[in-house]
Amino acid sequence: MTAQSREDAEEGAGASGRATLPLNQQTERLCNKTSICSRSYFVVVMVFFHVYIVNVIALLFYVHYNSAQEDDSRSRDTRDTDPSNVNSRDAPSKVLHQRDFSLPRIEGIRVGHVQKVSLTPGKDHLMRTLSMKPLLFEIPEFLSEDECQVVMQLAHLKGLMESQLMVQRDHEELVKELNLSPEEIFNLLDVNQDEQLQMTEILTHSRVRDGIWLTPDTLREIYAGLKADKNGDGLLSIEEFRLLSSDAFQRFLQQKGVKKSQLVRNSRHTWLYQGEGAHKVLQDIKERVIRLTRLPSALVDLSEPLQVVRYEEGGHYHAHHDSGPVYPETACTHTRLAVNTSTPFETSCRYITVLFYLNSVEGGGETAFPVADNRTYDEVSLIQNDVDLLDTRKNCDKSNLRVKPKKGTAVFWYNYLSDGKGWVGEQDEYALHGGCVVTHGTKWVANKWINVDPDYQRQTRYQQLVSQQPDHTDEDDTSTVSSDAHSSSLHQDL
Ligand SMILES: O=C(O)CCC(=O)C(=O)O
Ligand SMILES: [Fe+2]
Repeated sequence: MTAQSREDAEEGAGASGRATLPLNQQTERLCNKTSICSRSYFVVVMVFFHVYIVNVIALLFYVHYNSAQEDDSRSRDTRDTDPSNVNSRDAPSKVLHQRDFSLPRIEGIRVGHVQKVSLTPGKDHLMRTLSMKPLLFEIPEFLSEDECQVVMQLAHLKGLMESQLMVQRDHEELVKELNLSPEEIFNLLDVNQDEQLQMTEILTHSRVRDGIWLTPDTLREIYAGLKADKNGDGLLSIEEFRLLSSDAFQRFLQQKGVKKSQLVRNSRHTWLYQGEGAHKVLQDIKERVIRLTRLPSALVDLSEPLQVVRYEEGGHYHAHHDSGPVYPETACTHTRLAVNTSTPFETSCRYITVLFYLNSVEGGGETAFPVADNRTYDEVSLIQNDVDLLDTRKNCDKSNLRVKPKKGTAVFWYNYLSDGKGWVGEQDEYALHGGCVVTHGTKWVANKWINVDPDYQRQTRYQQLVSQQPDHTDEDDTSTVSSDAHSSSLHQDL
């Protein structure tokens, strides 16, 4: 201590270049001035020193204890998610009954990060992070060329149906159900309350009308056809808005005829069962999905079958969410009947989407993520100056991220955030995506959706119920309930 003070004193003097005093006088002065040589100073320093050492030791213990716990839970996760260890018949209730069960979520680290994944024995796949918002990955060669062929052929054999019927009367029915007057609708749409409706105000809140995708051009056409916008300024007063009543709108569209390109979605699709007794290729794909997502096989077994989609030249799917938002009054399609809820709304609850490209498309057909990794999400700014970012026929080039279809590649993403407690949280708004228009050739994709109810209790009850069925397979009614929120005829289809 004294030696150190002395050195410091020497150094200090040297540095300032002042005339130096004898060393013992310097030390004395310093000790007198700052009293750093006093006994109490020494005691204080020693106390701090000991507290510091005790803290460091405590920290080391903490780190050691925590990592042991993590290892333990990781090995428990692996046991739960290892397909070979989970008996699909009784696993659902077993797995979800542990309240400490956490839904695995793969880490993205950062965009461009590549990690090895073991999906098939003897072969490693590389998985690249494409975006963090949503958490989105790409795995080239997930399917072999032969597997892609088999899936397309099986879908052909099964028969594909139009993904969207030409005209749906959903809007009219909803308005009737909600019992809203034109004035009330006008008020709801008039976001800036200037007593006139700009086109963006209409499009932001009502982009789809009777299954038709509304664009500024279609709106202008409808205004002109119904002579609604008398002065042609693109703005509607309440009087003008009344002329757009549901019936007039519907009649106008029927007269004009609706082209497929005006629909939200222009494709054909079918569903392929992947459970016991299904084609080996389909079962293998399911097993690989289980390994990829690290989810308990029971969850994947009880999810929707594989959806195979074919787009012809000119086909598209405007940007959408595969899952609905989480509201208390909304039930999930897949658990709704099983848990017998009486909530007024129903939505698809698809925790994960795995999208497989079954062919390489000659032109167009990319999967677009308009707002991936945006700093913020703002619904209103999705349409600006006639540019609608959700329109995959026109504005795919303005999307933040586009994935080019390549035969055998899979992409997968999470449609929900985590709730921070190991279960499903809020819908991830950044997971907005769509299929860009196919400009040359055809496009084949398949979707594997993994259904999880954000309400943990509902999911548990559903799984319990299914496991109590005498001979449940994913062909049974309980699981086909989950198949497609958009296709009510699915029961017969499977
Ligand atoms: O075709 C694509 O690229 C996307 C398909 C899609 O989003 C869907 O089928 O839900
Ligand atoms: Fe989708």
